[in-house]
Amino acid sequence: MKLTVTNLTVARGGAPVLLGVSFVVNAGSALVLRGPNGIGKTTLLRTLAGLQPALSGTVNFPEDAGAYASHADGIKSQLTVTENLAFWADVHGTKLPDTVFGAFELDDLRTRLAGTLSAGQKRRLGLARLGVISRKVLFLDEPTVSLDGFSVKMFANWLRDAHFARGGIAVIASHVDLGIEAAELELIPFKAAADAGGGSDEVFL
Ligand SMILES: Nc1ncnc2c1ncn2[C@@H]1O[C@H](COP(=O)(O)OP(=O)(O)OP(=O)(O)O)[C@@H](O)[C@H]1O
Repeated sequence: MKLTVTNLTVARGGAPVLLGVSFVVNAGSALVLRGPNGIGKTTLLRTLAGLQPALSGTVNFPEDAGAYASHADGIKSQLTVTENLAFWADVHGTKLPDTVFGAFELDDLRTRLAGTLSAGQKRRLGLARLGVISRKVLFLDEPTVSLDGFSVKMFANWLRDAHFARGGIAVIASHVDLGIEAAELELIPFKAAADAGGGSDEVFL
């Protein structure tokens, strides 16, 4: 299994943001996207995950293998931590693995209403979703936002020991060094010429 991206041009508000991006990520490895704020990391990740169309080019990975995780945690605040994870397990037609609580430091928070969690605890719960749904190709947008150093390590360990060890792939936009072995892709060379139009993509506002 691998992720193959060929000559991909991605857009926001109809205007190209990054032009002609190509790379391959093999099973068991990661690619970290680098570049300043606004270069198009989120736009590229969303396009790779199939959440928005590319202007041109192709993205190839096995069907139904992808999962996207963004800054927004997608947590249901009226449900407990366990109920949130059980919900995602249900949606994906899978069992809730008990190991996920330990892997994401949620053991002591099982019965807490998600709405009462701290920002970092919510982030851990959002990331724990990835441990429940078992998708092989992860598109991660700033996964460590709000996490302290200990939790960053915890997530890096999960990626290494649970995800990459089983042949998983991750494309990660991160301003923080996750401490994992990964290839890097600097996006500045792919930057499209400045857009004078100022178009807006209402659906993503
Ligand atoms: N809804 C939108 N409509 C039009 N343009 C947008 C929209 N959202 C973002 N943009 C623009 O598209 C470009 C790429 O934004 P994107 O969010 O992909 O960057 P990023 O590299 O992820 O930034 P950051 O590091 O700040 O998260 C930016 O210039 C941004 O201003």
